[in-house]
Amino acid sequence: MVDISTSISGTTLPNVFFNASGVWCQHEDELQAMVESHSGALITKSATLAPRQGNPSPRYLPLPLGSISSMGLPNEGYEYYLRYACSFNYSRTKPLFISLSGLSLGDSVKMVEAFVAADLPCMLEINFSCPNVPGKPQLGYDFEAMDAALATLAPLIKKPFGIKLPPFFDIAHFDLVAAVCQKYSNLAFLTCVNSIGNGLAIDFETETALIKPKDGYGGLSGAMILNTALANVNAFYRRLPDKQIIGVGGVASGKEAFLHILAGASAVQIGTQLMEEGPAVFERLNKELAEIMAAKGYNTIEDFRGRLKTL
Ligand SMILES: O=C1NC(=O)NC(C(=O)O)N1
Repeated sequence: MVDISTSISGTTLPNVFFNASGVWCQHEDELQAMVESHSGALITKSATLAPRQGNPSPRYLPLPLGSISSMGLPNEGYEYYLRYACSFNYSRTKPLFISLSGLSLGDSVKMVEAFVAADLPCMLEINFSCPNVPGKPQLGYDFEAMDAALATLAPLIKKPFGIKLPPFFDIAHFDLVAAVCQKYSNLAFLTCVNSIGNGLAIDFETETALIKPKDGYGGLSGAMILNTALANVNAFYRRLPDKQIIGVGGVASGKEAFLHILAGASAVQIGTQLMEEGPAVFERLNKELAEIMAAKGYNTIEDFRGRLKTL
């Protein structure tokens, strides 16, 4: 019997799969469905200081090879997720992650201070990479600002935490971002990747952009970003041996999950496929990954994690 459990910063996940922040996690009923699903963990929607309605609809659409979305950080405000984290039953088999996405460093500090004061077992994933808030350039592409944010937040958080990064496309950027991350010993994991920002999907017949926000510009996710996601997972796996990578991007079956783990991922988040299939996707992914591992003779995740071969 193969074992698809894993651990992040010493916290055990009964299996490697959980939701990508933003999908099936804005409201308590969605989070409860995640608790009851076959996921190995759950993460909340990126919280801002105040509740947000987000961008006008249509703001999410499946595409032939994935999806385009420009939600604009709709969320209930961080206190809603803090209350949820305070009432969460941590004796359950699966851990809770909390995503925070401050619209300013000051906002991030206030939210982090509140969670640190609550001293809960949940782990923070600080979102540096939302591409869809009009007028807000994402921190993940401003390396000095990201370094400054980490210099403020890492000491406040004290415990192990993670960051959600955008995809990078230049080897020099992998090097620069890894050098920034290496400075923070309690930065324990990197979640790679957020959507590829500001794509444009157009309807051929109506000659119109498919989503409303930002003249139709939105984050690209799903199958079309799998190979970019694998590259980012592996690039940071190679550069940061003391940290863990959570892989996200283009996982629709056990096969893509296997590839993310082979590239170095210690856990795998599901976004577009969860949006399209619902929480039942996790039972299928568990089964498919276990079957692939059995067929290849691997008993645990660590038997093949990061063992990507090159020519
Ligand atoms: O970090 C995010 N990434 C996305 O692709 N979309 C959401 C959002 O727009 O809320 N946030």
